Amino acid sequence: MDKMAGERKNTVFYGTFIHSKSLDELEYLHNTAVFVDKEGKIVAVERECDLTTALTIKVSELGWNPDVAIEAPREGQFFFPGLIDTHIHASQYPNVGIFGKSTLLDWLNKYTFPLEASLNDLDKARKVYTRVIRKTLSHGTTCAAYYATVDDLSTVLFADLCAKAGQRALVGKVCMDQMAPDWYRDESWEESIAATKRLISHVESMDSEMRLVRPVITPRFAPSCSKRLLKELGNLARETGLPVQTHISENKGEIELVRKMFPKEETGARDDSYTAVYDVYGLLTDKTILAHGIHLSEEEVEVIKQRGSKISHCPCSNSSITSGEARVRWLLEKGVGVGLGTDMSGGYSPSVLEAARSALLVSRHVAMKGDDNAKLSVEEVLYLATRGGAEVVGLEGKVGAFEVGMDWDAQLIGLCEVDDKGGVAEEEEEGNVDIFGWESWEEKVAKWLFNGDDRNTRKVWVKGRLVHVRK
Ligand SMILES: Nc1nc2[nH]cnc2c(=O)[nH]1
Ligand SMILES: [Zn+2]
Repeated sequence: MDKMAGERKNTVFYGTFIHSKSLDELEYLHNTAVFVDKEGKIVAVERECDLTTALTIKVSELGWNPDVAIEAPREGQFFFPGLIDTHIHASQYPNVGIFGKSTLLDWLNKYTFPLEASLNDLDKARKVYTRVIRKTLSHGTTCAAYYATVDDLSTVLFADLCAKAGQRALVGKVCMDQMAPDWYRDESWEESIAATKRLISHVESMDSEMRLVRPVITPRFAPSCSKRLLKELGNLARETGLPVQTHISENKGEIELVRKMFPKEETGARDDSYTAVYDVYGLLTDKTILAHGIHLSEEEVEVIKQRGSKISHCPCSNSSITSGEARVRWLLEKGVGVGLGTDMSGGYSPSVLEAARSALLVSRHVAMKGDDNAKLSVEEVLYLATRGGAEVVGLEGKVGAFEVGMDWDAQLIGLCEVDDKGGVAEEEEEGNVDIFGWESWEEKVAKWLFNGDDRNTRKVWVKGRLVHVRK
C-alpha cells in the first residue's frame, strides 16, 4: 500500500455532497457532515449542521475523541461518489486514442493483439499497469472492471498493483484459445482454465485486509473462445460463484461471425443469437457484465434480464471504432441494469466522466433517429457512472452514494478557471467572481460534466483511504 494510502483515521468530511438519489435525481446536501470510521465505512450523515456542532456532539457520541481527522474543503468544492468503470482494458493503455478508421475485428488484429502480447514482458507490464492505475485514479475512478492480458503472470502482477495503489478492481485474465495469432492466445482450453484458476487462487490468497480486488472470469468474446472453453468457463462460474465479464453484440460483422461459428445445431442453444451462445454455456448469471449490447434484439434483452446480467455501455468506444449506438433508455425500460465503461482503448479516454458525457451525446443521436424519449439527462448519466456502475459490478448498496453503511469511495471536485496569467484559479478568486461562481448547483454540476477533467479531481478516496491528491 502506498504511503498516501496508508493512514487510517476516523474522519469527518464537511461541506457539500452531491450524489444520485435515483436515476433521474441528484441530491444536494449542503452544510453536511459525513462521518467515516477507520474501516472506511460511512457511520453517520448529519445534514444542515455546522462543523462545530458536528464535532462536539456527534464525534463524542461516536466515541471518536480525540483521534479524528477533519476534511472541510473550501466553499464551491463538493464531494461526489467515486466513478465506476464497468469495462476497461488495462493492457491497452499505451494505444489510447489510436484507432484510425478501423472497426472491431481489424482493430483487434492491427492494434490490440500486438500490444497486449507485448506485456508478456513483465517490466513493460509493470510500467503500463502502474500508469493506468494512477491515471484512472486521477480521473476519480475508484472501482474498475479490468481486462489484463492472456498471460496470467501479467494479470497477477496487475492485481497486485491495484491492491498496492488501493483501487477497487475486478481483474480478469483474458481467455481466448482461437481466432487470434498463435503468439497471442491460450495454448488450449485446458491451459486457459488452469491459468484462470491460478489467478483466482492468487487473488484469493492476497494479503489484503482491504479486500479491494476480486477475480473475474473473462472469456474475451465468443469468437475467440472454443465451445469447450466457453462451457468450462461457464462451469467455473457456477462452481465458484465468481463474476463473469465479456463482450456482446458490439459490431455487425462480429454478430454475423458468431452466428456462423455457433449454429444452434452444434451448440444446442435456443437460437443462433449472440445471447443464446453465452446462455447455453452458463455464462449469463446475475454477476455477468456484458460490454456494449448495441445490436441486441428484444428477445435477447429479455433473456439477459431474466438471467440478471448487466450491460456496460461504452459510448466513447462505440463512436471511436464505429460500432453503433446502444439504446440505453430501452435497456433501462426493459429492466436491465446499465453502467458506463470507458472500454479503453476501443474508447479514446480513460475517464468515466468522458464516458458519461459521451453517453449523453450518443443518446441524443438515438433520439435524432426518432425516439425523443431516448435522451439521457445530466442526472441520468451521472447515476450510470456511480450507482448504475455499482449495480453492474455487484457493489450495489456498498458504494456509489453517501449513505450510512456504504464505503467512503469518493472524490473532491473543485471547479476552477484559467486566470489572467494562464494559471489555474478557483472560481471565486478575484477577477473570476463576476464571470464564474454565480451558477446554481445544478448548473455547476452540468459544467463539471461537460467541461471537467482530472484537473477538477482534487482528492480521491477508496474505502476511506486517500489514494490520489492532485498536485
Ligand atoms: N472493444 C473491444 N471489443 C472487443 N471484443 C473482443 N475484444 C475486444 C476488445 O479488446 N475491445
Ligand atoms: Zn472491451
